[in-house]
Amino acid sequence: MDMTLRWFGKKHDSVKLEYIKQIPGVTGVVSSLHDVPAGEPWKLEDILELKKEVEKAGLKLIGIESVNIHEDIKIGLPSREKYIENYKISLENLGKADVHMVCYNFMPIFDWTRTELAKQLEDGSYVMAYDENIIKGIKPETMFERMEKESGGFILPGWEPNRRDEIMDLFEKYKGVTKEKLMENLKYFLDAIMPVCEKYQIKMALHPDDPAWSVFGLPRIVTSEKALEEIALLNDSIYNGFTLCTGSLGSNLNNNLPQIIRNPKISNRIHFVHLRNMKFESDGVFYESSHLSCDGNFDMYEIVKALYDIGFDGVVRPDHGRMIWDEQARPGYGLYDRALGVAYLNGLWEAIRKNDKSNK
Ligand SMILES: O=C(O)[C@@H](O)[C@@H](O)[C@H](O)[C@H](O)CO
Ligand SMILES: [Fe+2]
Repeated sequence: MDMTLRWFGKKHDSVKLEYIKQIPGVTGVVSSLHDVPAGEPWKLEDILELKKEVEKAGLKLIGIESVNIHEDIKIGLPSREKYIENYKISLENLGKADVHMVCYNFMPIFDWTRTELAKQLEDGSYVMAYDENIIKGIKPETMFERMEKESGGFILPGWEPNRRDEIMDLFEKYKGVTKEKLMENLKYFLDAIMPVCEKYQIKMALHPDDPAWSVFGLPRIVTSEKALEEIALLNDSIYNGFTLCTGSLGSNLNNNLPQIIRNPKISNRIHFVHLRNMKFESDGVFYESSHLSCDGNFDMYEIVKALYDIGFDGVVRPDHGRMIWDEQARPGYGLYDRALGVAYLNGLWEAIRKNDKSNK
């Protein structure tokens, strides 16, 4: 199991690689070429430059989060052919650069959605929060103000300010795209890229929708255990896999995370894991707590135990942390609380491993 941290690159991240290297038990990072727009092919030289920068700090570039999917692929427009060909070029170049895990999502228009990026807890730390009642009452374009106001100047995935103008046009294009259509378009995409994934042994790790339900009336399909089972069947290659993100799937308390991990139709397709905890005030109203079980609704021991029991040997990272000790960083991606998360998660893993009787 590779414990990693997400790193947005020196232009987009306040956290230095040298600091990540000093976190005990971290072997590498997952990163991306954030300046390449969705749909454009990734150049081998740019991938190698990123890899070299990471390796210079004594870390491995263990995976990519993400090579984003152009909206035309998700909508299923004829122009998807060009963007799928470009995606295959990106995958080939990643394979040539010896990178073998790609996290991506198939959410229409937006990536994760929150209503507050800096909610203060009574201990003075700041967390990201979501309130479905607020979302129901606002228009997507006003979301841009909210996200931009609280983002601390960082560009948030899917909420890039330059996307505001195209948003309304995209809502038009998504009219008539049902969940079934989106699932069909995902299959079309997977069938097209799998030969490249097989050739270069690239594990695709589809990230669940966050939150795990439709927002602003847009369809969402990666939302539950049943959905993951259905998606695994879209293409039976082992490279058609998942990112098991506890905070995304867990946003719906009906999703039993240890059960999903142990589901034999899913477990061997889990290539990447995001571990974080959440504290619910009511259904659809939550904030992102520290990683500790006692601070949130999830039993992190049971989640990590389930990963251990299925023999998980992929890539793990702590997911969104709180902002603590006056750190100024990208919401969810400060150094300090994610480092605390790594220490806790590695501790759980070691205790489970040493308590494993069959290991004696
Ligand atoms: O919540 C996060 O910050 C990440 O888990 C997602 O933005 C994830 O990187 C994308 O959805 C994957 O494409
Ligand atoms: Fe995640």
